[in-house]
Amino acid sequence: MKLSIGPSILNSDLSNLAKECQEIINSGADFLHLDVMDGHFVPNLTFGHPVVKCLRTKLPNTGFECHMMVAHPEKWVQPMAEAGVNRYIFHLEATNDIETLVSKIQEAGMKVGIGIKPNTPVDDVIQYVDLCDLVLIMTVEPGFGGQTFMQSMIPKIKYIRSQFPDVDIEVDGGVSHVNIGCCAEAGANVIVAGTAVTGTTNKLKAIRDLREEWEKAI
Ligand SMILES: O=C(CO)[C@@H](O)[C@H](O)COP(=O)(O)O
Ligand SMILES: [Fe+2]
Repeated sequence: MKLSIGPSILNSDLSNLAKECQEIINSGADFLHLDVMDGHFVPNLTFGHPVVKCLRTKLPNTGFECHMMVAHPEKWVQPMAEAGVNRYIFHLEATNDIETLVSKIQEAGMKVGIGIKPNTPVDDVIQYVDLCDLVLIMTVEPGFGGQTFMQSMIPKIKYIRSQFPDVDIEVDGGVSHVNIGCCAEAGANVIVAGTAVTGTTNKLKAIRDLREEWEKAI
């Protein structure tokens, strides 16, 4: 499967967000991973659709995916679609009506991603994978960038890939050139890297290193 790299902008210079995003794209990223947090589903607060809408005016052709770490993901589907989001990733743990939410996201014209936190068993999401375009495996406890990659999440990736050869599997949290190889071996093909990209002055090299390590491993 083709590798797609979408840096998280969570730990970038939020006072210069459009410039930071443009630099990330110019450095070879495939899309942007926008971490939306509401202070309820996770103990942190970031930004919402108004910021996404402004970013869209500055980056009209860039892929935007929103990682919705929010307690009511159904509430923000339409505003995010109108703001220009391409892929809407909600958390399994944040809704009790997956099918309705998936339909709402699709009717709004966005691709669908479903995410699970580290403590959520992979068996809880398996029944919904067929409904979605992407499965997000969190390799840190959601809420903050710069945390340590949880190697113990690798079996989840392997299991989903063994059941679904064609679905996009995304890994998010603590990914760097050091551990992207084991994500690749396990079957992940969509990589979120936050601090590994935004925490360096040489973003071009950081993204190139990620690609090289992924290629070596597959
Ligand atoms: O969703 C999250 C955190 O909750 C992630 O998208 C992180 O923001 C990725 O940043 P790094 O862990 O790669 O620094
Ligand atoms: Fe994220």
